[in-house]
Amino acid sequence: MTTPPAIPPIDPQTLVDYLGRTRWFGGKGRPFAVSAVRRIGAVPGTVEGGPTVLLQLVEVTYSDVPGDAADRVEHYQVPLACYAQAQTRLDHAFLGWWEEPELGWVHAYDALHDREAMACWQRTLHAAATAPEGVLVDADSGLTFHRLPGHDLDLQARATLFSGEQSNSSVAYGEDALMKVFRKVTPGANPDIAIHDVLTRANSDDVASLYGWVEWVDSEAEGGGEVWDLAMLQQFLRTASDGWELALASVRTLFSDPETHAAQSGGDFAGEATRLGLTLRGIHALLAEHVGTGTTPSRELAGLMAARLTPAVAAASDLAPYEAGLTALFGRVAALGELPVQRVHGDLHLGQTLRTSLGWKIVDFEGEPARPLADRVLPDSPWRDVAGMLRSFDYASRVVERSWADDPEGSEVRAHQAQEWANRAKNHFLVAYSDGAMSETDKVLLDAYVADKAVYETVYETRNRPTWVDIPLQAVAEIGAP
Ligand SMILES: Nc1ncnc2c1ncn2[C@@H]1O[C@H](COP(=O)(O)OP(=O)(O)O)[C@@H](O)[C@H]1O
Ligand SMILES: O=P(O)(O)O[C@H]1O[C@H](CO)[C@@H](O[C@H]2O[C@H](CO)[C@@H](O)[C@H](O)[C@H]2O)[C@H](O)[C@H]1O
Repeated sequence: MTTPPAIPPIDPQTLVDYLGRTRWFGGKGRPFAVSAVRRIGAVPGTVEGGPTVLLQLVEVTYSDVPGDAADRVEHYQVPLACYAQAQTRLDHAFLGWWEEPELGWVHAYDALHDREAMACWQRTLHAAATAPEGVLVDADSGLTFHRLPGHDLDLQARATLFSGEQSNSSVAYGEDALMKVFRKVTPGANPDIAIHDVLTRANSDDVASLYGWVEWVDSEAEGGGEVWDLAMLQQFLRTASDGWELALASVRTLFSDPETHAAQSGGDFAGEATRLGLTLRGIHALLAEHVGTGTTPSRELAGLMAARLTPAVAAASDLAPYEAGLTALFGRVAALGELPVQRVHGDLHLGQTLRTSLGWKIVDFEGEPARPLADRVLPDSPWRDVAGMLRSFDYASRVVERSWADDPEGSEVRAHQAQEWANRAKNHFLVAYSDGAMSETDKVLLDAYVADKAVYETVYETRNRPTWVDIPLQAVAEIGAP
């Protein structure tokens, strides 16, 4: 196979139009241009009559921030399935047609939508299992395919693109494996792969096992080879139900009979919350054992919370009345002294949990996607993850309660029941996580992380779902009341 050209013949406007239509592009609503397109190379594993799969990195530059801003330039991975003939079954994923120097005229489609294209990744990851050390290097493209031992891929399993809400693109190979292709990519180890690698090798039952991953070494980068993680292959959790949907269903059951008390009805989530608390405790223990622990002066953690508060108030002025109260709470954290820190999930909420027949599994260890990679991999207090889950129980109860807003009759009963549902779930989760033992320091820290998260959510909702902003704002008001 010959190396494809460094500058592909694709029209940048074609990509601008396409990005704007996708679910995963994070720059919608911002003024941007496609400033460069970097062709990585072709995925090996092609077959006669199948597509050539070309990987490319699309560089996007935003004009709404200064030239030196960290979020001015982003890179998105857009793999292309190239065919000599038009493929009408892929019309919805069509990008354009143009002349490729090595291939002639091609019809190009977003490869994630094409099972023939996704089979190339699958075949190559399968081949990597028998390569020395489970590592297959494709010298032409600089792509490297890694496999962990213990699972034989089913090459008969067909690829289907996952249709849920996602910031990346996942493809299920039947019920055998799931491949997540990262869309917004940066140089450096992807935390989702790194954490799944650690937990899989530690035989954790609390995550989907890692089967392998794909990386690209950019040999032209200044100072030598720069590694970009492009995709992750893992166990497909066949019996999984989404934790957020289960929690909503639980609250809804409660309201279907307003006379029924939570503890006696189907709408009690306490048992699941207990199991979730134990699951998180197990994950934190394994991460502490296998990645390590340390300490950080509490004034540094408090400083980060205070530093996030200032721009948050600027972005969401409804926070202003509570700024003094929140600052006082963060000040109490500053006085706590040295605090234990370790690798954590970093963005934990019910939408990152899956209930399977074998218990809860936690997914998506990438951290908050909006934060720079260097920040996301820093050790943090485990109470950050606990706080994320507590906030999520609150969200679930409030979202269902609000869906009854047009029916004033019984609203007080519903408000009371919703709060009771959330409080029971929070208490059970917390008792299970902490084994019923929290120090005064733990309590101050947890309160502060809950406040920090609610502040973040107020900004998130202001920008994404303005009609939901009162949910986190009410929590901020309870914590930071003057
Ligand atoms: N191993 C798995 N098996 C089955 N479904 C999964 C698995 N991992 C994730 N999912 C589903 O895919 C969704 C998106 O996964 P996630 O890792 O959160 O993607 P993203 O990083 O793009 O947000 C999850 O909410 C879950 O419903
Ligand atoms: O896209 P991510 O999953 O990384 O997280 C972002 O979006 C979440 C919403 O999808 C948002 O979560 C907030 O809303 C949830 C309900 O939709 C709720 O369960 C969470 O507790 C609440 O934080 C998350 O904050 C944001 O980073």
